[in-house]
Amino acid sequence: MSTHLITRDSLPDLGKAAGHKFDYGHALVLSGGPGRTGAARMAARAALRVGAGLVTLGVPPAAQMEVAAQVTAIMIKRIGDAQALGDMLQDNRLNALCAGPALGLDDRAADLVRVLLHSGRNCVLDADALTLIARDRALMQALHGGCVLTPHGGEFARLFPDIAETVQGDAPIAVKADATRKAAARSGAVVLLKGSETVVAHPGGVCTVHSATGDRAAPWLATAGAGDVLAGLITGLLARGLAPAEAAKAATWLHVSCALHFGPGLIAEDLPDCLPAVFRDLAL
Ligand SMILES: NC(=O)C1=CN([C@@H]2O[C@H](COP(=O)(O)OP(=O)(O)OC[C@H]3O[C@@H](n4cnc5c(N)ncnc54)[C@H](O)[C@@H]3O)[C@@H](O)[C@H]2O)[C@@H](O)CC1
Ligand SMILES: Nc1ncnc2c1ncn2[C@@H]1O[C@H](COP(=O)(O)OP(=O)(O)O)[C@@H](O)[C@H]1O
Repeated sequence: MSTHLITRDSLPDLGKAAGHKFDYGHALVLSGGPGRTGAARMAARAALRVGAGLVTLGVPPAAQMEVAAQVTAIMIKRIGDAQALGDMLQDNRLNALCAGPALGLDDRAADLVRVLLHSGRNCVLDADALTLIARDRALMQALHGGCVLTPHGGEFARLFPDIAETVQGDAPIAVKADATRKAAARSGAVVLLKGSETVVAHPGGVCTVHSATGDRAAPWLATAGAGDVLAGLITGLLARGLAPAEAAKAATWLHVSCALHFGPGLIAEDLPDCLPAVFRDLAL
């Protein structure tokens, strides 16, 4: 099966034409507890910058003041438990969900991921959500075609240990692509395997690669939280109505483009604020 490349020419039109904020979707990003809110805040900022009409951070009550002291355009909703999340999801305008960045690995986090998956909404599952899914067969079975899984190599090995055996070390990109395709087919979700070469595979078998090499080399992305920002970019594009695989591919290109725009010295929180310049270069 052939593998395609993610390039500038393969991007959808990301401009905004008319309409009001609800025409661009409402993303919900779940935060971890006190002292662990930074990752979700970066994801939420990325979702807003990439053009979601509204972004809300779902915070455990104990973390509300910490988050409120740090965000302005992003909204906050207290989500104490799975019941509260279920109540919030009664609002069908929440059309893109993100769970994982510093969410934690406790029972509350697992319950939130369960509710999110059973809602059937488009969602991004990253970081701790992936570890929880790897531990719980029922969560793995609840994955669906609206899910985008964004593992790094370690998380991929937890989720798909048998498939991961082929991609140890510096495996050729064709091997990595084949493994990602198998993971997508098995899980029924879109799988984005991160790295300097990032692979996006659709459960139907279509597979796409972005190579951050040559004039797209972005080694400064090897920094804590860069993946949390990628999760937020995908979530924001889902909110805007892109299909899961399209959102994953466009976010991958934008993520590297932001890193290239900033250059050396980049830290993760710089990435979302590079989007306006990247969008200007795209003549949006
Ligand atoms: N500012 C923040 O609040 C940040 C919070 N973070 C959170 O910290 C928690 C732990 O995330 P981690 O990913 O560090 O921890 P994990 O323990 O889940 O995964 C890291 C482990 O996987 C191994 N590994 C194998 N291949 C890897 C690869 N290609 N890339 C990275 N690791 C690989 C590493 O050696 C390491 O042992 C998550 O909840 C995450 O969201 C991080 O995202 C960093 C930034
Ligand atoms: N050397 C590199 N070149 C290009 N991209 C990289 C490089 N190292 C990491 N990245 C990208 O940065 C992000 C790191 O994500 P991740 O490993 O989940 O980190 P974190 O958990 O700290 O957010 C991924 O999108 C990955 O593709």
